[in-house]
Amino acid sequence: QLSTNFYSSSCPKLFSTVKSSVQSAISKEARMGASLLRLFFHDCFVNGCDGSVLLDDTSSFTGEKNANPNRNSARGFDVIDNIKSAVEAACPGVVSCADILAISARDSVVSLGGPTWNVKVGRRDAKTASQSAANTGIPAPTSSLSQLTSRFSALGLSSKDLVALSGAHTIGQARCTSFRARIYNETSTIESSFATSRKSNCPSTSGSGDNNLAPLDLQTPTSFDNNYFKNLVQNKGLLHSDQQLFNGGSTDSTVRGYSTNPSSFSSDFASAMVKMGDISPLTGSNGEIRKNCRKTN
Ligand code: HEM
Ligand SMILES: [Ca+2]
Ligand SMILES: [Ca+2]
Repeated sequence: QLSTNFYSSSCPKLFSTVKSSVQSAISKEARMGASLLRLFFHDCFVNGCDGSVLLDDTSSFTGEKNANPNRNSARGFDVIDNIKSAVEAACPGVVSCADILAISARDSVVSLGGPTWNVKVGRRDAKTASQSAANTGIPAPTSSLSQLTSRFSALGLSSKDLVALSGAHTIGQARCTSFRARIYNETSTIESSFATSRKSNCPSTSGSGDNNLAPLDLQTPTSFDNNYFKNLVQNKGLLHSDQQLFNGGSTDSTVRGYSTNPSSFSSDFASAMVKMGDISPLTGSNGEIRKNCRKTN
């Protein structure tokens, strides 16, 4: 039921409004593009693309923001609030927060030099969220290739989609706690000078420097290019889950292909983003159009 023209008469300025807000946020901080892209992923992998990730915890409601994959990590909620305000000013009560996430993800990729695609819209917002579904549904950086493929497959995403979507790690940052075990313990699958350089800002002791950041793509963390795949073929994936995609298994050939053919990565990434955006949307009379993305109406 999603379509690109869902709001064409009810909110004709939607796409231009989101685009200018995203561009202004990224001009202040390039990393915000990565953070907005990741928010959309963390929404879609937990009960579908329904804006669930945006709901704040309250004394009587536990949402997803403090689930393990999100706590001290997911960011950009203030930017989504600003975009929602701008959209509400143009067309009050019409556009869902779930759709704002989907459009912001695309505009972020484009702003950082990546491919574009037509964003389907018409999603409605959930009245619920699930911390436990976020804990189990969003893959951990310790995941094996088979764990990754099985989670993606459960959502209708192929192993090619897995590799293409993981290419999102061509932008953004990770905390020491997400890659410590890899740089200290995985000597056989990590390039040694890369491990050494990452150790300088990520102490081996758990609890010290946990939130220190390193770029997921060591060369171009604010450009949406195919450099992530070039890193993987050199055993310079930062996360265990990244290097799993190129570790002698079934996805090696796809990684190798993307590392030498940026246009195939671009087109497969765009298609996979559309597929991810199709995961279990709320439509028709299900859900609601939230006034404030942080709470139900
Ligand atoms: C394949 C399974 C995936 C795993 C295990 C994974 C895991 C992670 C982890 C651990 C981080 C760093 C978080 C931190 O340390 O605070 C991260 C960051 C990020 N992830 Fe993923 N991710 C996966 C797939 C994806 C997908 C499909 C996308 C989007 C399409 C994505 C987009 C991002 C972005 C852009 C960042 C950087 C965010 C920022 O700088 O704020 N990831 N991911
Ligand atoms: Ca969701
Ligand atoms: Ca890059």
